[in-house]
Parts: sequence; C-alpha cells; structure tokens
Amino acid sequence: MKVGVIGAGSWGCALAILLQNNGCQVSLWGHRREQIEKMQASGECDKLPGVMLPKEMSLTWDLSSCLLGKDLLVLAVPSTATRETAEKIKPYVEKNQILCSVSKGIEEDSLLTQCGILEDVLGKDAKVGVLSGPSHAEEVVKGLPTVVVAGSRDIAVAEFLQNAFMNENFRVYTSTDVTGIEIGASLKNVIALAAGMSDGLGYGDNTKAALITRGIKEISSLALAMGGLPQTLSGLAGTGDLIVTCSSRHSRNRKAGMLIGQGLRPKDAMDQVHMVVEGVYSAKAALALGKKYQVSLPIIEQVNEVLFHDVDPRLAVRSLMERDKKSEIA
Ligand SMILES: NC(=O)c1ccc[n+]([C@@H]2O[C@H](COP(=O)([O-])OP(=O)(O)OC[C@H]3O[C@@H](n4cnc5c(N)ncnc54)[C@H](O)[C@@H]3O)[C@@H](O)[C@H]2O)c1
Ligand SMILES: O=P(O)(O)OC[C@H](O)CO
Repeated sequence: MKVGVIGAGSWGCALAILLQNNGCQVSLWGHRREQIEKMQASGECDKLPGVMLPKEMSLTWDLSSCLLGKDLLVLAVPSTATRETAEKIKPYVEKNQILCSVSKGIEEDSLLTQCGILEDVLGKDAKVGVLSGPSHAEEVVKGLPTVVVAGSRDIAVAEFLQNAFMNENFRVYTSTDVTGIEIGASLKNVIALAAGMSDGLGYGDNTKAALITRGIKEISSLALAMGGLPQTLSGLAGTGDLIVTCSSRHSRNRKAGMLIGQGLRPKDAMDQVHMVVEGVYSAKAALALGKKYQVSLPIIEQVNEVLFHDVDPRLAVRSLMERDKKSEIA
C-alpha cells in the first residue's frame, strides 16, 4: 500500500513510522523545507527527538510527490491548518483515494470538525475517515500497546483504515460514528486544559477525577445532541482519550493548562510547550456548539473565561464548585 502522510509533526511522524513498519510505502510531507531538510540530514523526527525515521521512508516538502499515486492520504497537520492543507491537496486528490484525518479540533468559524472541513473542501463524495483515541505519539513510537478507533460513514473506509494501521501493538476498532469520534477528540483537549489547570493550582486526584467525570458528561451531552452514539463517548475516542489526555505527562493540553494554573498567561504557556495545544483553538467553537445545540458546558465555559477573559483559574474552579445544587441523574 502506498501512503502519503501530510504533516511531519510528532503525530505525522509516529504514524508514518508505524505505516512504514506495517509494510506500507510511505512518503512524509512537511510544509517547511528547512524542517524537512533538517530531518533528512538527521534522520530523526524534529518533534520527537531521538526517534529515527525508517531509511526506506521518503521525506519531502514537495506536496505533489507525497500525494500522487497513493492509496491512502493521512492528514496530520494542526487543526488550524486543515482547511488550507485541504485546499492545497485538492488538485491532486484522485477519485478513489482514501483520506484519513488524524487531527483533533473544531474550526472556529464554521464549527466543522476535521472530516467536515475535508468534505467541505474536497466534496461530499470524498472517501473520508478519521483515526482517533488515547494515542500519545511518544508511546506509539515505542510500540507501547495502544488502542484507537477508525471511523467513517462508509464502513468499508473504516475497515480499510483498520487494515492499514493495525498491528500487534496498535489495535484498531471500526465505527461509523464520525460525529461522536470527532466531538470526543476535539472537546477532550478543552477539558484537559482544565485538568492541567487543576494540577497547576495544586489541587488533587479527587479534583482530577471530578473534572474527567463531569467533563465526559459535557462532551457526551453535546455529541449526542449532534447525533453521536453513547457507545462512542464511553469508548476510546471519548472516555479513553479524555482519561489519557487529562492524566498523561505527554499531553500538551494538560501541560499548557498546568502552566496556566501556575500563573502563566495562555500564550506564554503555549509558547513554553513548543507543540500544538489544540484545546485552545477548539475552546470557543466548543462553546458555540453548546449554544447552538442548547447544551450546558460549564467546564468548557470556564476554560474559555480563563483563556480569553483573564479570569483567574482559581476563581473559575470556585465558580464551578458554587453552581446551583443539581441532581446527577436529572
Ligand atoms: N502528538 C500526538 O501525540 C497526537 C496524537 C493524536 C492526535 N494528534 C493530533 O495531530 C495533529 C497534529 O499535531 P502534532 O501533535 O503532530 O503537532 P506537533 O506540535 O507535534 O507538530 C506540529 C507540526 O505542524 C506543522 N505545521 C504548523 N503549521 C502548519 C501549517 N500551516 N501547515 C502544515 N503544517 C504545519 C509544524 O511544522 C509541525 O511539524 C493535532 O490535531 C493533534 O491533536 C496528536
Ligand atoms: O498531547 P495532546 O494533549 O494534544 O494529546 C495527544 C493525543 O490526542 C492523545 O490521545
């Protein structure tokens, strides 16, 4: 199988290595020539220091060579770059090519998920799927057992992705619930910012457990209102990814949240993380989706207050704790 991986960050590199080692012939594209030239010289992923790229894998900054003649295209750019990247690849996308989004985010203006953006740009007939779940690149490149879900409205596309990605260390389930997968994938990053803030404020494991529990309630409420399935939100792309992102030392969202909880301004926290912090870019869109579907998202609301209205994280927690009394099962 010939695969083009578009985006040479930590996730693009990790999946390119995985697919190459699965026996695919992989071409990895990065958008900055100097980044690719540095990786060609060093042989390693610049976002995953020490992780060596298979010599058989081709590295390029020339988009057409990464796209033409491929059976599968993997979109692994930051969510804020998905639309521009989809516009760039549009002239090259071939009729039966399968496109897999592995990015996590909601577009602020359109409120579209990643697959929604791809279909918006490439047309509803595009064979689009998504791969998501509890999957930190740092652990995937070490071959640590990881389990994810491949989704597409066309189950044949989901099964194609399952066959391409699955190996003895990387187990892939299939699903047709793209909405549930992508809402879970995007909103877990916003809740993880709150979890990180809790860590930065010095709060405890009880607090973290409460944020994860009430966080999946918020994510599920919105996803189900949008047509997602409960099984998806209690599954890998929902609860699974939320747990790993809220608790892992690898999480950029948790790390940025922690720095904010320790007093850094959001922009400074993001600069210090040196990698994409997707929760910041999806927070406003998540809130807008909550309003559109009339779903209450109190934690996400407070994350927006801290990120964009200079509310002290400690006051944000206080606001959540002092909300009106409610029943958990109402
Ligand atoms: N890293 C992980 O563990 C992981 C796991 C699952 C999903 N993801 C998702 O993968 C997506 C990619 O993130 P990442 O973790 O690889 O990011 P990263 O921070 O590791 O690297 C970002 C990469 O994007 C590139 N980039 C920046 N602007 C760009 C643009 N306009 N066009 C093309 N490329 C651009 C940068 O050069 C860099 O190589 C995100 O949506 C993320 O949520 C990441
Ligand atoms: O590092 P994060 O917070 O972007 O999370 C990476 C992956 O989405 C974990 O599944």
